[in-house]
Amino acid sequence: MTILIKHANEVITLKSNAKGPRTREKMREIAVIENGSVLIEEDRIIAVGAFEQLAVDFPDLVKKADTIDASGKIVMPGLVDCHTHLVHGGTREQEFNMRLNGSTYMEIMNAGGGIHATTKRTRETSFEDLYAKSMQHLDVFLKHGVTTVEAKSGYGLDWETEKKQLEVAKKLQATHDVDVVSTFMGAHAVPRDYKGREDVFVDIVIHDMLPKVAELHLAEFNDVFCEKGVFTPAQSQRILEAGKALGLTPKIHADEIEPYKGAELAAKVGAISAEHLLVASDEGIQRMAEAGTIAVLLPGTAFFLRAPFARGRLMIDKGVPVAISTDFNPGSSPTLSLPFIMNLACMHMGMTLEEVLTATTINAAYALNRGEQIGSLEAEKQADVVILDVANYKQLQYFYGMNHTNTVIKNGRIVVRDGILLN
Ligand SMILES: N=CN[C@@H](CCC(=O)O)C(=O)O
Ligand SMILES: [Zn+2]
Repeated sequence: MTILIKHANEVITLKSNAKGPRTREKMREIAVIENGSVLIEEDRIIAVGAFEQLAVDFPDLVKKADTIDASGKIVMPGLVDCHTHLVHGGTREQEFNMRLNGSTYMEIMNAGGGIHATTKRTRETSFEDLYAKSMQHLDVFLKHGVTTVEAKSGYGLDWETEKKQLEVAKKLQATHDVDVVSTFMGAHAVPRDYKGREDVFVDIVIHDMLPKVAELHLAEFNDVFCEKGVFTPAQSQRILEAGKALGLTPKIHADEIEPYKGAELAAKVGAISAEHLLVASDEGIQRMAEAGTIAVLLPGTAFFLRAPFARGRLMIDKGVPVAISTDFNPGSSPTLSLPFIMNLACMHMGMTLEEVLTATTINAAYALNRGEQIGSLEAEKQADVVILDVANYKQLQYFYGMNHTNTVIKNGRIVVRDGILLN
């Protein structure tokens, strides 16, 4: 199939000569083409530019293309949601109510709720039901312009259920239009029956689960919740190094609730990203900048937990590449709206409109090791493209709390038209 998107008010290309994730002022260079067009053939972008130029350079393709008139609209790369807990059983609205009445996230978790509650529900839920539920979630992501999603396990905390979650993610990747990238997170919490024997559980993750994840090719990344009362920096380091030796790239939930030198650890182990970072130290931010560790910031979690927001502005100014994600999960961020999260990043983390676009496209793609394939509109890249019903990119955050997605093209195929999901 050949598609020509014609005469968009703005095409936000995110094209750059810079290699790797964008930092500092490069995060504000989003390379806008006014009155721009995009030519797509099969699953690839052929060219981006003025229609007149494309007609000269690719006359045959332009002639045979199905044309989409994007005048009055903007075009940008499909959004990349690089941190989610997509596959899980149940919901936790009763805990939300408890928090509104004064309980804290960690109190609820230590009393057997939180991650433990979802672990129980995920263990009880069948593969088929987890798959069906996650398919629906991916549909909603797609309708919001998200074309790639990371999915973490970590609501099993036993091999049987971790494997079930990872296999659901694998089937989602094979069957849903959204690309699903898998992360193993067996060290998401210490199971209740290992209380006081935390190192025994760490050994199970290292010696039992991780080798099976690698052998069965069930994940690309290995993540750990490094937090006071969950896994210590030393335990986290052991788990991440063990994964690395098996070919799994480290990620880390770091400095979310209490400062715990998680950012420093991320830099030390060469993690591709450190995620959350609400209370990351100055030293940790400096180390991340030096190591090139991507900060995956999750403002929805700060919003929903009524916690302080991560210091996104400072991180960018210090040279840390920043990505933004929903953290979709049933406890601390039950939203599938990445556009809303982008707005929070502007309003509460001091990020600019341009930085937020970079953080949810090219930098998020790099946080999933896919920066060379997706995240910008450039010749040869995968044709993941979104058309939005706004006159310019500044309106995306100005008209906040709304879904402006009009059309989504995934791998060169139109999958959402006029906001409606096509089958
Ligand atoms: N903080 C740890 N993990 C998830 C929350 C999991 C849950 O509460 O179910 C997060 O990234 O926010
Ligand atoms: Zn998370």
